[in-house]
Amino acid sequence: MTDISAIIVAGGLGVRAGWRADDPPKQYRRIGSDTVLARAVAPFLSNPRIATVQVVIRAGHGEVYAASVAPHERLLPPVIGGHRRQDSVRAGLEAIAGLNPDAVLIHDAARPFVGPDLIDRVIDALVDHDGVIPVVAVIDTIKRVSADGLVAATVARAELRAAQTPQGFRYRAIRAAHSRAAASGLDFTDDAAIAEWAGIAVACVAGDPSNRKLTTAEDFDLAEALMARQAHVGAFEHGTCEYRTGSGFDVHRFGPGDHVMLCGVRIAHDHALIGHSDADVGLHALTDALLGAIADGDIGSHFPPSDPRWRGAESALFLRHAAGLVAARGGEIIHADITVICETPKIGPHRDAMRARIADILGIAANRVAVKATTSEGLGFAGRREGIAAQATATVRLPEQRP
Ligand SMILES: Nc1ccn([C@@H]2O[C@H](COP(=O)(O)OP(=O)(O)OP(=O)(O)O)[C@@H](O)[C@H]2O)c(=O)n1
Ligand SMILES: C[C@](O)(CO)[C@H](O)COP(=O)(O)O
Repeated sequence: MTDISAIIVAGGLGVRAGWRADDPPKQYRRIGSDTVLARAVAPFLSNPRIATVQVVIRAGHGEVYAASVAPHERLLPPVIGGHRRQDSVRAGLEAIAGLNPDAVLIHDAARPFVGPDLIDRVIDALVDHDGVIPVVAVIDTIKRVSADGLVAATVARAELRAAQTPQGFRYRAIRAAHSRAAASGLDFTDDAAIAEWAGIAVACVAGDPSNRKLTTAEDFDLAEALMARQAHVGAFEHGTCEYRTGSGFDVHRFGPGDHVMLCGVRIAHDHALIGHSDADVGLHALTDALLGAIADGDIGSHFPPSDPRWRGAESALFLRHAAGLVAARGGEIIHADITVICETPKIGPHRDAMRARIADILGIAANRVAVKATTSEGLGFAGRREGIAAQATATVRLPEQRP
C-alpha cells in the first residue's frame, strides 16, 4: 500500500456535548494545550506512510479551523462538509479525487486520542483487505428496549464489537460506495456500514479503549482529566510529588425492590437499597475516599441530598466528579480499594465486572481497583440483612503541595 490519504471529518456541531448556537463546535474546544481537532490530525500528519491529510469542516468555520490547526506541507486546505457525517465524508472523498490514492483512512475529529500504533494496524491490514476497522469488545450487557421503556431482549454480546475510527478502505471502492449511498437516501452511522451495504468485505483489527469519541460533556471532563494528569507527569518524574490516602464509608438500608446497584453494577436482588440517588454504597464510599485524599469535603457537600438534581442519579456521576477534582489538581489515582459488608447478594460473581466498571469511570487500569466483600457473621444491621455498608480507601499521587 504505497499511496494513502487520510480524511478527518470535523463538520459536526457536538449537540450531545452541549453545543449552543454561536459556540464553536466541540472539535475546536481545547483539551490541555491543543484543540480536539489539532490532536486528532497530528498523528496522521506525523505518520510517514500517509501522503496527504484532508480535513472536512462545516461551512462558516474557516476562521476557527485556521486558529486550531497549523499549516503543514501534507495538510490540504479544508473542504466544506454536509448535513450528516456521511455527507462530510463524501465531500472529503470527492475533494481528493484528483489525487486518486490507493487507500484512504477516514477518522473522526472527535477522537483526539488515536495513537500511531492503531493507525499502523489499520494500514497494515489494508494490504490484505478492502476495508478495515478498529473494534473494541462490548463490556456492558446489551438490552434491546421497546418504545414503552421495557426490556424486549438481552442481546448476546459475544459477537458484538464497538467500531472506532480510523476506518481504512481502498479509495476507489469506498468513493463509489459513498456515491451510491448518497443516491439511495439511506442513513449510515459509519463508513464500514456503507462498505458492508455496498458489498465490500470489512476486516477488524484491535481498537484501543482510549481512542474514545468525545460525544458528551462527561467525555470532555474525562479527556481534560487525562490531559491534566499528563501535564504533571514531568513533575512526578522529577520526584516533586506526594502520595495521599483517603478513606470513605457509607451505609444504605434495604427496602422494597428487585435489584441493587453495587460498585456500578446492577445486581438482581430480593430488595433494593434506598437512597436519594441510586444508593450505590460502594461508589459512594469510594467517592468520599477520593475527596478525602484531596481534602475537598465529602459527597454530601458536592451533591447535597436536598438537591432534586441528584434524585435517582447514577452514582458513577459522583465518582467521575471526584476523579475530575483529583485530575484538576494534577493528581493521578494510584489505587482504589472497596470492601462491601453484607450477607447478600454475593459479591464474588460480580467482582470482575465491578472492577472493570470502576476502572472505566476513573479512567485507570482495572488492576488498580480492588473489590472485596465480607459478611458481618450475622451481627449488626448488615448481619440482620437490614442494609449494606461499604468502606473504601483511595491512594492518589499529587504534585507536591506547598503549605
Ligand atoms: N455533518 C457532520 C456530522 C458529524 N461530522 C463529524 O463526524 C464525527 C463523529 O460525529 P459525532 O461525534 O457524532 O459529532 P457531532 O455530529 O458533532 O455530534 P452531535 O451528533 O452530538 O451533534 C465528528 O468528528 C464530527 O465532527 C461531520 O464531519 N459532519
Ligand atoms: C464513526 C463512528 O465514530 C464509529 O463509531 C460513529 O459511528 C459515529 O457515530 P455518530 O452517530 O456520528 O456519533
